[in-house]
Amino acid sequence: MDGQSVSKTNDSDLPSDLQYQFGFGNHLSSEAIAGALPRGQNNPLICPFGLYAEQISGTPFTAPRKQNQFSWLYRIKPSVTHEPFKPRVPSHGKLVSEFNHSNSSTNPTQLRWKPVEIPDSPTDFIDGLYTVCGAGSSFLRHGYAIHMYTANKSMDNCAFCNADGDFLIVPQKGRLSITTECGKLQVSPGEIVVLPHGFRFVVDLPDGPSRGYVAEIFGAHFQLPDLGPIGANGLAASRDFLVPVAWYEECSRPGYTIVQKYGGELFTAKQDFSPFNVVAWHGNYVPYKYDLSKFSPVNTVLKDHADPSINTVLTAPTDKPGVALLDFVIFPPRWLVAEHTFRPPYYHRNCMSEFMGLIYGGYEAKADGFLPGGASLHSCMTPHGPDTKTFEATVAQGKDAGPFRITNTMAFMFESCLMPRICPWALESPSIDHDYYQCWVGLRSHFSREEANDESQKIQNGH
Ligand SMILES: O=C(O)Cc1cc(O)ccc1O
Ligand SMILES: [Fe+2]
Repeated sequence: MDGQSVSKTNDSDLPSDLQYQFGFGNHLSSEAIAGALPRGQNNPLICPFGLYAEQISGTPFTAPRKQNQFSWLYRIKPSVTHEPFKPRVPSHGKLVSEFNHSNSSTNPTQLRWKPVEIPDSPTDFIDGLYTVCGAGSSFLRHGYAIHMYTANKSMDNCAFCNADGDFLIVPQKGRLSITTECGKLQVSPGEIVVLPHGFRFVVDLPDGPSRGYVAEIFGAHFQLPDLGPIGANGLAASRDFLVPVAWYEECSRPGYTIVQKYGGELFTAKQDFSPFNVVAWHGNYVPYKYDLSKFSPVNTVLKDHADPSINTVLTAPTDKPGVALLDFVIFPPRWLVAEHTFRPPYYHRNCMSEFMGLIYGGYEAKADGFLPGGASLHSCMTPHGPDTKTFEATVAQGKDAGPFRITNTMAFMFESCLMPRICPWALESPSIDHDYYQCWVGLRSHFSREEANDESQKIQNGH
């Protein structure tokens, strides 16, 4: 959608700094003061209003035009105006961006976590963020990390910058008010936000206690999945992705700290002004949010179970066609109508690894134990599927299952071709569900060799 004209959502209920522009991958522009964007060129000798021009590159300069992502920011002072980066004290210790024997282990067991309690002690988004699992390396620009966060206080006099990868944040409890260099985003549970590699941002918590999930990808960006035979419409529509409008503050901020995550370690640099001093910007490398209720699910209307890829919201590709570094897939409310079909997710083993979370309600494959704010991990080729209760209930209902609307549910999956290593604090967490395997132990054999032989005989005899 490169080069399209700029459109605002123009939602009169929203304050002017919370208006949004829209469109996935658009080249957008925004001015907090009319005339702040240079006309006809990016880098004039003197920019309008004496602003500094600064580019942020989300892809190499030489990336093919179709994939090239960059933005020009026109700011009061350039980002470089800060003291040297120093290792943060106290260091963080629970963030990983290069998975190896020293910081994580392998484990093919089905894993499940109960929701983690939100701490009472003051904890902001940075301190409340911890890596659960991942693979690859931010240094090598290939891989991902899955984090979760629990926090109860807004970030204070500091901004976060992730030099390792893009964050896709899935809030599960509590809104996030996020200030970015491109402007502000208000993100509620049921919405997601993508904060691309390198942008500085602050997370405020207007509701206090907050919890959620984060997928971080190294060396790739999210894109909308191809629709193939589905046609032009369906799944997530480009126009439902919302991008902020320019917002800036001009004030002295003594002791302001930039906290930079670089190779999984945190570094801090002091400056005496707010990094949110961008008066105008244009480009296609931007933070954005998306309301999952806007998703238009497509599925079987007669029989059998479509693979969950049918519910892909965003995908981060690898160089191999159809092989995702990380897919973000949702399981939203929808109609189940398939006839003579086992409707819940099938039993399976997957060459991809599946991390799942639940934003609200229940999940169709698990009658018990998978709770909002909890998580599960079924790694490469680890068998999984509906628990015993779900299987028995589905079979008991049998052919009488008419069209049925599954409601009050929003589960999601981060699915990756890379096999995750798991961090020790996640394995040792009091939230881990040691009894998870038991949800399948009760699955009985319904097979009788005698009955099968009799049936088979009848079939062969043409009955
Ligand atoms: O494992 C899961 O619950 C996710 C999932 C859902 C589905 O409908 C089909 C396959 C699949 O992996
Ligand atoms: Fe699965």
